[in-house]
Amino acid sequence: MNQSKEQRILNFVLQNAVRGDPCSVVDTIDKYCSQKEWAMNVGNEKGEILDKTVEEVNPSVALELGTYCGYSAVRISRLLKAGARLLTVEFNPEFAAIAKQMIEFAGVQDKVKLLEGPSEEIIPQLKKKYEVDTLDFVFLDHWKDRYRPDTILLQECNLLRKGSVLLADNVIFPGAPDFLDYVRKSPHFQCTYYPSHLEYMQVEDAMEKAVFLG
Ligand SMILES: Cc1cc(C(=O)N2CCN(C)CC2)sc1-c1cc(O)c2nc[nH]c(=O)c2c1
Ligand SMILES: [Mg+2]
Repeated sequence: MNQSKEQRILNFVLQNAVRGDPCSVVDTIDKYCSQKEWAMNVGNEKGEILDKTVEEVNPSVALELGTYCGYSAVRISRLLKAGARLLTVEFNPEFAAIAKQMIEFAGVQDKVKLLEGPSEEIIPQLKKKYEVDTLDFVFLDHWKDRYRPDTILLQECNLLRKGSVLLADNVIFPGAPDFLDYVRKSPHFQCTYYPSHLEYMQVEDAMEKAVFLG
């Protein structure tokens, strides 16, 4: 049976990256996806914006919506302090299976919990089933049409506290106009716009940071 692109990316990492070295996994995925096959990892340019935000927040509990192959889960978790954890949500079982292997190869499995299912089902379970009090950092990178409803759901579930930071990928391309409109007009968020480019392309894209004000 033909291999998927995601399986080819994982195989390239298993054969070319250094086991237990998250940076080498991130760099190897970027090498493959810039030279051989494009894929929707956040990439290195926007990845540096992600890194700076994670370092600034220094989260104890982080949530990622949209794991895909695990690129940003590895990228985020490599920066987490001892005892901090990342919960990452992926609804596509094939992607989740690839990401699990990617996370384990990178050696960050003790910091990362991969949750398989739709974000709208998992978010309401975070407090009771996954023992979350509030989230310090949320990376939105799943599906543009879910950014706004899931942001509202996070608020309704009391998962945000004063200072919780949301960072959204792709707010320009493919674009999340209703999310931008919602957070920028809401008195509960302080927003910052980071122009960038679509991963591995010269197409304009951007990330939006939205700090919850309580
Ligand atoms: C799937 C896809 C195709 C795109 C595209 O137009 N192009 C890429 C391929 N090249 C060749 C043409 C131009 S952009 C994009 C994409 C990018 C992300 O970062 C995403 N992040 C989260 N969830 C997504 O669904 C998501 C989709
Ligand atoms: Mg993206």
